[in-house]
Amino acid sequence: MSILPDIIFDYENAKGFFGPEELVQMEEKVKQKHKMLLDRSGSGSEFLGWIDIPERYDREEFEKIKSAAQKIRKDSDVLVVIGIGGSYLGARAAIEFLQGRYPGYPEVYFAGNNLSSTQILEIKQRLEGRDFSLNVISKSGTTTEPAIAFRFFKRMIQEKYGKAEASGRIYVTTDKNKGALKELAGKEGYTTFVVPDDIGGRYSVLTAVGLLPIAAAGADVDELMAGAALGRNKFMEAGFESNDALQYAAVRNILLEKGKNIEILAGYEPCLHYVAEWWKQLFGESEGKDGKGIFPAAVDLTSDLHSMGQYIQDGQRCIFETVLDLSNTGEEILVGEEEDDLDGLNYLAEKTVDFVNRSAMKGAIKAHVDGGVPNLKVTLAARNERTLGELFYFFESACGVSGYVLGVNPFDQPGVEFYKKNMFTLLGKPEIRQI
Ligand SMILES: O=P(O)(O)OC[C@H]1O[C@](O)(CO)[C@@H](O)[C@@H]1O
Repeated sequence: MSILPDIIFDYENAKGFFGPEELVQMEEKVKQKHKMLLDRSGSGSEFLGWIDIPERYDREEFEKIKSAAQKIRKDSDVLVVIGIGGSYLGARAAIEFLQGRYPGYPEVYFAGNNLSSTQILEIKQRLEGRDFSLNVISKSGTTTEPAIAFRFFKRMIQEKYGKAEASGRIYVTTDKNKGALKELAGKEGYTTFVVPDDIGGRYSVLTAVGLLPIAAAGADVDELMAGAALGRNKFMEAGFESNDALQYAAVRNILLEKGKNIEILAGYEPCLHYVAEWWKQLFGESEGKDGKGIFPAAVDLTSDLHSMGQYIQDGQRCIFETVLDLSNTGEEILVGEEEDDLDGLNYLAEKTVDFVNRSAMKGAIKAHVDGGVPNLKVTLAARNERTLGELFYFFESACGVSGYVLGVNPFDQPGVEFYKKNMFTLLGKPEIRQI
């Protein structure tokens, strides 16, 4: 019996939108940019630590992560993860993708990813009477959203447990040597984990940034890293013909040249929602600069076929769609049979809900392609850590190469500073006032 690879990229349903010679031309460019990534000769090369992380991760830190996760599982009903952007999306993607598989483990709440006081209060209410720990994650240590949430929940945990016990329940993931959080952790004796210097936030899911919350939620981080190592092998070593990440990078850039400047990531399982949110930051921050880039959007299907389906089918023809196909959910829920068959569903009796979902997916793909929306597909063999590790690596490597093809530095994010500057001016931040 042949075993399905964990990730398969398929662009059969996009081939009608470009000629073979265009792929040949793009292949050359992609190979060149891939080499640039591997040689570390492109822009942003000081942030390429993610390339080797699945093999060369710090084993000592990894064991420390696993024991901290074990302690959290023993002494906490809830782990509050405080972080924004790349400092929470990878963990949330993994935990929600794998959700439901780990009954009995602490719940994980995410805070500090907005400035909503109602959300802070909701989390506070949900923590009443429950044991909890905090994992505050910020490379800079000074990002406003997580810093405000951390002030709030730090006070709450100290009031509940007293300062000394609270210190044993606060886990800080930040820069190795410097920054506000590092300093505070040293002063208060918090356990610290490292965001490596050479890995940017959106590429950091396979460091302590993602691994501690993921392990605390009960997932197998060894398997996650093993999946990523498979990805490292496949997407960094293989030539174009057998390299799905390079092919994905090539096809999306060809489509962009044809005016398809919006990519919609479409998942047919709710557990993929935050994988798409993570992907949006990865591609949005990496490619959207210098007036360039494909706008990354996402839909949850079939739900959004009843809201965004009209636009995808029939709106401006500037989009292409990438379906995330979780081909084997392993669930066998049957559509029941009813005597009076008022809703006319008896023709589906004894068919699985999965079968209906897959038929909807096939039908929507065909309709969208017929309507002028090229379709790409990334098939995931299973809902497990190994597949997810490979998926993370697939998108990261495709994104690095794709950004270089586009002609941008895929590893910086200067545009993010502009809103911060305006906000700080409005808030009267001291050093801003002096400018
Ligand atoms: O970990 P930090 O420094 O709090 O930054 C969080 C996020 O903010 C950004 O720097 C800008 O939004 C992202 O790149 C990053 O993922």
